[in-house]
Amino acid sequence: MIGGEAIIKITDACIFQGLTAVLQDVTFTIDKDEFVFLIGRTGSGKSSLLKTMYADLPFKMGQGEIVGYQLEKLKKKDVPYLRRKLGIVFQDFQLFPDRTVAENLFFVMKATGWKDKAKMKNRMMEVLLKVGLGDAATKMPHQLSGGEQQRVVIARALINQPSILLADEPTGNLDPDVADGIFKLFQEINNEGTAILMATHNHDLLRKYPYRVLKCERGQLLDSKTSDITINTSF
Ligand SMILES: Nc1ncnc2c1ncn2[C@@H]1O[C@H](COP(=O)(O)OP(=O)(O)OP(=O)(O)O)[C@@H](O)[C@H]1O
Repeated sequence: MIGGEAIIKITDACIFQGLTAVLQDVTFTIDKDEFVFLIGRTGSGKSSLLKTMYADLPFKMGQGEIVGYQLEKLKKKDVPYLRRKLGIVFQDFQLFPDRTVAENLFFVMKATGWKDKAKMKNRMMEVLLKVGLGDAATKMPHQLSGGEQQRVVIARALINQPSILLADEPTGNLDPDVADGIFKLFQEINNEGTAILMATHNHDLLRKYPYRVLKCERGQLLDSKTSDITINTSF
C-alpha cells in the first residue's frame, strides 16, 4: 500500500497505445480529496492516461498504484474489482438508450455484485437525489437533456462510493451554463471527500477554478505543483 493520503501514485511509467509510447517518464501522485485538471492538446495523451488508470490500456512500464491496486501486477480477474473502486465518467461509457434511468443504474449494480433489491432501490434513489434528478428514475435517456443525461452518468459512477472519479471531458458537449452546473456537481462531490481527476479543454473552467493541473505536452506529463504551466496556449 502507498503511504499517506495518496489514492494514485504513478512512478516512471510509460503510457502506451499499442506499441507507441504516448507519454514517457510519467510520475505523479493524487491525494485523497484532491481536485486535479488534466489538460493538453488533442491527441496529447489525456484519455490514454485515464484509460491506463482504469486498466483499459495495459500498464507496461514503471510502477502504479491506484485505490490500493498495483497496476503493474494487475490480473484480468482483478479489473472489475478495481473499477468498482473508481468512478468513471467517460464519453464512450454512455447510457443504454433503450432502458430507463433506473434500469441503467441497476445494470451497473448487478454487474458489481449488488443483490438485495431493496438496498439497490435505496442506493439508486440516493445517487439520483445527489445529482439533482430525484424524479428521473422511470424516464428514458432520450427524455432527458444532455446535461441531465450527464448527471445520470455521474450518478452511475457514484454507485459504489468511489474514492476517486476519473472524468474525460465531462462538460465537453454541453452549453456553458449547463457545463457550469455539471462542474459544480463535481465540486460538491469533491467537497464530500471524493478525489477528482478531470480531463478538459475548457479554458473557462481552468481560469475560474485554480485547481492543480497536470498537462500532457510533447510526450511528457507536467505538474503545476512542480512546473510553470501555461493554460492559455498550446491546447
Ligand atoms: N485506440 C487507439 N489506437 C491507437 N492509437 C490511439 C488510439 N486512441 C488514441 N490513439 C493515439 O494516442 C495518442 C493520444 O491520444 P489520446 O486519445 O490519449 O489523446 P487526448 O489528449 O485524450 O486527445 P483528445 O483531447 O482529442 O481527447 C494520439 O496520437 C492518438 O492518435
